[in-house]
Amino acid sequence: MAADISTSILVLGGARSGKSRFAEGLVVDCARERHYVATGRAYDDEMRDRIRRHQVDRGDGWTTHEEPVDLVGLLQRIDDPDRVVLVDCLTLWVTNLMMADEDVAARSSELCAALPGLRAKVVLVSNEVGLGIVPENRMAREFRDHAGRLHQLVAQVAAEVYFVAAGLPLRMKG
Ligand SMILES: Nc1nc2c(ncn2[C@@H]2O[C@H](COP(=O)(O)OP(=O)(O)OP(=O)(O)O)[C@@H](O)[C@H]2O)c(=O)[nH]1
Repeated sequence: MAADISTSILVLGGARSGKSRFAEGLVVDCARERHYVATGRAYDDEMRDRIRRHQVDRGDGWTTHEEPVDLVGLLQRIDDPDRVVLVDCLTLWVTNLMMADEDVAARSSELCAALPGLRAKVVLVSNEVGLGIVPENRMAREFRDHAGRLHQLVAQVAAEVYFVAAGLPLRMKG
């Protein structure tokens, strides 16, 4: 695929690595109108509580959009050069695409084709899920493979890529 570089930033990390907090810091430093795109859905009380805590931690000054599947369409609809958009997170998006029987490879290519054309600055957060042992379950293996391929594609078009572990960001590109 053509690697036209966008102004997007990809932030990878494990669970509770501090990746979301680091990504929010990048957005706040940006001094543009802040938009938050949540791909996650609240399935239970624990997730509802966690989402509420995230909303309180973010504070005022953000416009929140909740879009589990049509991420590309939403990014295009809210695109504006005065905005910075935080997408949290790509792995939940992949999960939602799989649950909706969508073609994950096609949707991933669409996202990477769209990013260089967006005038908003976009910061994308995702879980690095490929570092552990091979999952026994076929669906989990497919998910891990989709996520790994998507990360490679997004990293190609992103201007900057970070890996966060133990709250510390490692700059990998840009
Ligand atoms: N629906 C919805 N989801 C939200 C909102 N704010 C945050 N989230 C979700 O909360 C998830 C992140 O929460 P956690 O699981 O606590 O964080 P984490 O990414 O594992 O941990 P860190 O690596 O420390 O960031 C993201 O995937 C978001 O989709 C919101 O306003 N609405």
